[in-house]
Amino acid sequence: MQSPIHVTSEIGKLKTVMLHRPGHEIENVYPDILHRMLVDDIPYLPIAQEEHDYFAKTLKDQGIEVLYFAKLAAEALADDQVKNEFLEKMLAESGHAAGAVHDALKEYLLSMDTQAMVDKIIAGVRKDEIHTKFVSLAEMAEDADYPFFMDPMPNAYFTRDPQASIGDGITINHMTFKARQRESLFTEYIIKHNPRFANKGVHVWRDRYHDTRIEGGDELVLSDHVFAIGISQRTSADAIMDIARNLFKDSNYDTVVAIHIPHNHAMMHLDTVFTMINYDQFTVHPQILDGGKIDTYILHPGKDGEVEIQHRTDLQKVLEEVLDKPEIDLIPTGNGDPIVAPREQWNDGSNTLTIAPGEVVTYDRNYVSNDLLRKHGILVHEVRSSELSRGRGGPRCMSCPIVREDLKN
Ligand SMILES: NC(=[NH2+])NCCC[C@H](N)C(=O)O
Repeated sequence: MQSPIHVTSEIGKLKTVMLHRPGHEIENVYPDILHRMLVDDIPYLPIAQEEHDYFAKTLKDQGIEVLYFAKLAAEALADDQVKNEFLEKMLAESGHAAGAVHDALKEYLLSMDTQAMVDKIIAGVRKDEIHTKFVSLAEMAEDADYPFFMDPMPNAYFTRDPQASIGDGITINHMTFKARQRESLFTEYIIKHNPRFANKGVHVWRDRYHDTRIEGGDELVLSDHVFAIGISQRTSADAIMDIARNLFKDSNYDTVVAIHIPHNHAMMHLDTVFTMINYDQFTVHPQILDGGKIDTYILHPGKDGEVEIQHRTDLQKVLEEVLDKPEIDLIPTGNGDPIVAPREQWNDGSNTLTIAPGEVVTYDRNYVSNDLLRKHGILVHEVRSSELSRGRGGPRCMSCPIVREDLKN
């Protein structure tokens, strides 16, 4: 049986992708919680939605099937028992395992139809939306000024991160910060209960019930046997060892390239500084390379289920070796200029979504990087980015490939 998930490269023709159209969660962000919500500013929702619709249309116009995360989630919860079980978990992970607030939230959420319930959970539930007679001491004494019973999920439109498709399977991620951890509970239910995915042989390479952290922005499928991953603010070395062991044991993957990037907010994931755009072409933010060097580790299966590790520093050579290419073209964000490069990287100039070999979707604002890509022979589809970019993610972050065509060679 053909798995409903099939991604054996970063660049094979994109057939099906999962997006999330930003909703009211964006309007539940206010200055006091910006930092904790992992955003630097508040997008203006109507324009963010217009921009997102334009992004979706750009993909559809290329014949790509667009699935929506919240719709898949609602479909997964069609059965009352499944919905109840999901809600209990979601409430517990939102800090309400039992008690009066739990009961009131549950009653409130169950009073809605399933799609409205899913949208509401993503948007967040304010305290003034529900009525409880009994509140806890913590609620009265410690949290009285806090407006939410359930926090909004303003990063839900970055569908790249809660999960990642690899081969015929998926990782369902234990994400780093509380602000995003509940997002992957939706993924778990989509894979287990949405008819498109349920009982269709989707291999879960790693589920979300782990202590070590991993996010999809760090996970890059370079080929049908080479997987690259960032050692970053969001993905730890221990999680990488775990996923490497699982892939080596059960899949076609025999090489994991782990790249150590700076641990900061501007470069939170590998895909904010490095993406694959063609068989032998990549974009890279020049600031992560120190004279072309960066700490890189090549992992291979060793004896008795162990993992062999080699330390390297020349990224270009590593890529030539693992992809078996005579030459790799590393295209610098912002043409390597000391001001333009960090400026365009900040607004995701390195975060390209490749929709076919040599064909990408990028933000229009990064015009220096876009012109350079064209000079290197890449076909660039630009999308609008004034509001979407305020969430600190670009076209690759906003998309989760579900099916790509296999590469011919
Ligand atoms: N794949 C990515 N680079 N995603 C970007 C996510 C941005 C989001 N504000 C976060 O901090 O989580």
